This record gives sequence, structure tokens and C-alpha cells, in this order.
Amino acid sequence: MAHPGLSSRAPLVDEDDSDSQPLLTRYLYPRPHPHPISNPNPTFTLQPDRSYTYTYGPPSLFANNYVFLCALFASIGGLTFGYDQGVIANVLVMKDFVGRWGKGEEGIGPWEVGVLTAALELGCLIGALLSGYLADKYSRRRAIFLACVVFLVGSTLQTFAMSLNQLTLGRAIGGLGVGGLSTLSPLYMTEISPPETRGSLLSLEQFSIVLGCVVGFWVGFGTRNIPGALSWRLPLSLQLLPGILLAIGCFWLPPSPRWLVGQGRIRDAEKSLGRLRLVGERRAEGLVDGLVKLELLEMQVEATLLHRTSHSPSESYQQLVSNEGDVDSGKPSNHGVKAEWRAWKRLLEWKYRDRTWVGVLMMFFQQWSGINAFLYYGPTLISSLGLPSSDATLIVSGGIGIVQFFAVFPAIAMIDRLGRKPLLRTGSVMMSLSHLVIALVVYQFSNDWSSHQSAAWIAVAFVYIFTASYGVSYGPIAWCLITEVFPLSMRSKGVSLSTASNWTNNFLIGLVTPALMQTSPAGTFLTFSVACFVGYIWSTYVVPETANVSLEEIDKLFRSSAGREDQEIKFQIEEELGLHELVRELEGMDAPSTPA
Ligand SMILES: O[C@H]1[C@H](O)[C@@H](O)[C@H](O)[C@@H](O)[C@H]1O
Repeated sequence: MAHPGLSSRAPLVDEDDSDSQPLLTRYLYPRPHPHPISNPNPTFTLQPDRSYTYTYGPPSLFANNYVFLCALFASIGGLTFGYDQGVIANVLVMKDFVGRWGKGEEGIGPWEVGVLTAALELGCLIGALLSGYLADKYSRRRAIFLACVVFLVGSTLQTFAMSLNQLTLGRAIGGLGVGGLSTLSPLYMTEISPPETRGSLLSLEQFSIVLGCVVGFWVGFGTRNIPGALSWRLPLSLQLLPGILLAIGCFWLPPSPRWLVGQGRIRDAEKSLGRLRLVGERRAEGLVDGLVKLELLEMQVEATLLHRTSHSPSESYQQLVSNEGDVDSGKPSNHGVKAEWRAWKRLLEWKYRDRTWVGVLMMFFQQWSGINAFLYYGPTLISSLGLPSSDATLIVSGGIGIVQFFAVFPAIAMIDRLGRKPLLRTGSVMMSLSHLVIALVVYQFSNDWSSHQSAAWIAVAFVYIFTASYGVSYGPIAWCLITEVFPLSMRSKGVSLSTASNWTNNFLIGLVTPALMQTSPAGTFLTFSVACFVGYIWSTYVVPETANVSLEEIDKLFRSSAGREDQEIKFQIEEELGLHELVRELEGMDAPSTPA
């Protein structure tokens, strides 16, 4: 029996009538998750139940250095996001900054701080929502370039701000770029990744975000005592560097083969995929050529299926493919407003609703784990634990970024070997318990910290345990999962919506945490503990295991959407496009029989 988690191909016919099962039983844990793959060579195995599995090599980031470097470069988009978060914590308390914009003696007030923060987040939200459209219409790479340009305009306005209004405008415009990149980088990365390392490659997004956070925090920390405006203009200007680098370099990245297939540009897609899978260098490993053909056919099958099941015949995919010459001219594809609206609406159709919920809730739980409460209000939170609110508390909260940074490495090592679910489940239990311990300690000792210093340090230790658990689970996996669950035609919109959920919940956390902390510090930690526990239940019963499954086959994991009728149409398309024949060639086996 094939392992659905390991298999890049689920059985062609669903034997059990899963739609008639209640939701909880359908998703009952334990669902199988993949075996570790350690074979260093490309593999293709046809199972007796007609499912097949394939890998291009071991699940190691460095097995294919080209795809690794492309993904790492694209992840610079995440760096811009993290850097702002890290730097702003220091900028907002810098002497020159606070004094310059304030009225009279008082300096910058809480309202101005709120507006500055909200301007960026609002920009990010809009940027995230718009970028999906741009990614489909103009291509992933052009959209990345555009987002970089917008980000650079915003950052320049911030760096040279002469008034608070200009600064706010700069943050709103910069936010459009940051939000756009936070959608586009993972979207591009997922579409170039081979199945066996997609998780690790996607974790590079989190790596860059937290690297940006750490660098931003410590740069700001280092410049805070420089006299005058340079203290904050310098750290704000440094964010131009990654923006410029990505804007210039993104055209050297290979185009997303999946986007090209969606445009009907099969020849270009084949070229790009061949480069990404190192076909030239690996020709001697015979199978690689065949696997590239197989992966390309899977994409074509998905694109054709989506067109047949959701478009009018006048928009036939075959027509698009046969017009390849025209489309090759590089003109943007012609997505009408109607098609755009249809694609957004499709996210809520019953067939796809499950995936939309996974994307949106993934980011909801990531944010309600409380990570940003620690990042934004670290000093306040730590002083609520009884430690003096001096530089030491700033350093402690800066340390949270460092712990997050180091936690990405085990995540990269384990995410494809163990699967997403075990990490999510263990992470959420650890996070929930950590918050609980902190809540209890705060509740018990907050009246008299001075005689309970060791209790305060225990709480700090649990802040770090929480951060490490988050850093190997909800941090990186969220960015990975939201790009995996959507099929090609809806991927950009789905990732946009999920990223928008990240920004919305991020904003809400920023809004409610201070009030919650004021009302009850113990209650605040308890709230996050409960949220993490609910996250545990959700990741246990609802989230499917996507490790080592090709993007096209993830459809099968969402059983509710895999209607028998669609399965039959899919089988027919596979036959028409020659996928079954290729499978026979790869394994020298008989063709699978038509489903009953
Ligand atoms: O994955 C990231 C990361 O963990 C950041 O540190 C956090 O600030 C973001 O909100 C989150 O999306």
C-alpha cells in the first residue's frame, strides 16, 4: 500500500467513500506521514495500487545547489520584512527620533507611534492582497521586481523624512512592497522546488525573516546612541540594500515553470524546469530526464483539469497552449476582471474551502501563538516578569530574535524528513505549556518579584523555550504550508489571502496585547496558551501532511475536493497527454486501467 504522505501520486481511484464520513473521522490522527528518504539517487517506484513515488535525490538542501541558491536569493523578500520589525523596535525609542517629531516637551506620543506602526501594516495587507493578481498577470519575477521598486520608494521616503507625515507615507508605501514580497517570495520558491526538499527550501523564507529581525534589531541597538538624526536615518537607509539586490537580481532567477505552464508556454516551462532540476549535468542519471517530463506533465494535467472543470470552452487551455508563439512574446497574459473575480470566488467554493481555511488559519495560529507579542512588547513583557526595564530588557528581547534564528536550522533539517505535522504538533504543545508556566509564575509571584528573582528567571527561560518551539514549527512551517495547499490556478490568490491573514492577525496582536497586559499579564499568557492548544488540535485533526508530495498531487490530500467525477476527467486528461505512457516507460509496466 502506498504511503499517501510519501507518494507523489495517490491512487487513481478512491476506494473509500470518504465524503460520507464525518469530518473528524476523515481527518483522524494518526494519518500516515512520510518515511525518511535517504536514497541519494533519483528514484521512481510504481506501487501495486498504481500510485507512484519519485524523488530527484536525497532531502538535502545541498543536493541541488542551483535550486538552493535561487530559493535563498528569492527569500531576500523576507529579509525586508524582518529587518523593519527588528529595527523599528529601537528607532521608536531613539532620543533624536522621539524628540524631533513630538510636540513641545512631550516628544512623540502613543498615537503617533500607533499610526506609524499601523501605516506599515495596512500597506503590507494591501500589498499582500494585490501581489497575487500581479504575480498571475505579469509573472512571479516581474511582480517581485515591482514590489522591490515600491519598497525602495517607501524606504527612501522614510530615510529622508522631514516630517512625520512623510515618514508615515514612507511606511505605508514601504509596507505595500514588504507585503507584496511576503507573498511573492514564498510563492516563487514553492513553484521552483522539487518535492523532496520543498519544505527545507521554504524554510529559507523564515530564515531570512528572522535574520532580518536579528540584524535590524542589533543595527538599531548599535546606532541608537549616535548623536542626531543619523541614529535612525542610518538603520532605516540600510534596508535599501536588500531591496536593490533583489530588484536587480530577480531577472537572473529562472522563471517559475508552473506559472509558464499556466500561461500555456510549455516549451519555456520545460526549459526552466530542466535548468532547475539540473538536467544538463545529470543526464548520466538517466531517470532525471524522465522525471522532468513527468513533473511537467503533472503540471499540464492540473492546468488542463482546472480549465476543463472551471472555464467556459471558449477559454480552452489547449487553445492557450497552441498559441504559445504569441504568449512567448512576453506580453502580460490577458486576465480579465471577470476571470480575476472568479479566481477569488473559487477560494470560497466548497471544493477548495478546506484549503483556504488551512492557509488562513495557519497564519492565524502562527500569530496567536504570541510570537509578536514578545517581539514588539518584549521589554514591557519582560519587565512584567520583574526584570528591570533598562538596556538589559532590550537585550533579552533582542535575544528572542536570536533564538528564533537558530531554531530555523533544525526545522530545515527535519521538515522534509519528519513531515510538517509532527513538528506542528510538538511545537504547539511546547508553546502552550511554556505560556502556561509563564502565566502561573506571573500569577503567583508578580506581587513581589524582588523576593522571587529565581521565579522571574524561570519565566524568562520559558520565554526562550517558547521561542525555540515556535521557531522550529509554526514559524517556518506556516510559510511553507500556505504555498503548498493551493492548486496552480488559485495559488497566487490563496497565498495572498493567507499572507493577508498573517498581517491582519499581526496587527490585531499589536492592538490588543498592551490592553491585555494592562488588564492581566497572567491572563495574557493564558490566552496565548489556549490559542496554542487549539492550534495543536487543529494541526492534529485538520492539517494534511504535505511533505514529499508533488504540488500537483496535494489535491488528493484534500479528500473533500477530490470528487469522483473530477478524478475521472483527470484520468482521461492524463491518458490524452501521455502521462500513463510515460509512467509505463519509466517502469516498464502495464498501463493503469480506466477507473470503474
Ligand atoms: O514567521 C514570521 C517570524 O516568526 C517573525 O518573527 C514574526 O514577526 C512574523 O510575524 C512571522 O510571520
